[in-house]
Amino acid sequence: MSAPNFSVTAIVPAAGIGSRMQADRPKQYLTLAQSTVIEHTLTCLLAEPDIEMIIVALAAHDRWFAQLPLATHPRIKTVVGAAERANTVLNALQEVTSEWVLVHDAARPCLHACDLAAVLKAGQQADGAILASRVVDTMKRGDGEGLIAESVSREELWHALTPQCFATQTLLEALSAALAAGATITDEASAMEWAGFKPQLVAGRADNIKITRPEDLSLAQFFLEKK
Ligand SMILES: Nc1ccn([C@@H]2O[C@H](COP(=O)(O)OP(=O)(O)OP(=O)(O)O)[C@@H](O)[C@H]2O)c(=O)n1
Ligand SMILES: C[C@](O)(CO)[C@H](O)COP(=O)(O)O
Repeated sequence: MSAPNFSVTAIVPAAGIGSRMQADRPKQYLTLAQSTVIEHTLTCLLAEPDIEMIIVALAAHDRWFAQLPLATHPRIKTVVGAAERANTVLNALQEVTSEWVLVHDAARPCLHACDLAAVLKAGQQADGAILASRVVDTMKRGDGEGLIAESVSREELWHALTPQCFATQTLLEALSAALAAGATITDEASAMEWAGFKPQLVAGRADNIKITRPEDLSLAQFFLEKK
């Protein structure tokens, strides 16, 4: 008997303004490798057959997404996001009907299919899973005045990436409760941890960068040309 094919919905947070990018439009709509950042991201998710639907969460007055050819794709729908990423994800979660959900930043266009498949497989269990990459640099904590306060052990220190994959209802309940309690939630795993779960770390490629600052664009261009 073949393994059950659990249904999965992807949520793509794309409601940010990209202030750190200092561009003339939100960074997810900047041109990258003959397309836009978000189209690279969506194309990777659409190529995964286990993802039955993609919910793209947009800013209320987004005027760019509707101009994209992918905007009318039958496996893509949109919802309105919110001022904070966690609330954007919560808005999208209300529309998810599948048992499992995978959240992937629009601003991470360099995701490889093998990493997507790995986190999808690992995430379909109680505590879920996230893609992550081990820290390889020596880590310092600043004192807030530009001086080193301390070195931080990089033993078992990881960069949390996306996609992050969880049971839909579990994530919805954890995220709602964490936000209501005023917890600082910067990724979905933070909410699951707040609720007492221990998501699995899935070692992923370090080139799955989040496009954040201007210099990230040329790096992403290089990575996509090598993909
Ligand atoms: N209120 C928000 C904030 C962010 N995001 C999305 O979450 C991802 C990661 O967030 P980040 O890199 O911080 O994007 P921005 O918030 O746009 O960037 P900045 O902080 O520089 O303004 C991006 O795809 C962004 O569009 C979102 O959907 N809703
Ligand atoms: C979700 C995330 O990409 C994991 O590293 C990151 O937390 C997003 O943070 P941001 O400040 O919203 O970019």
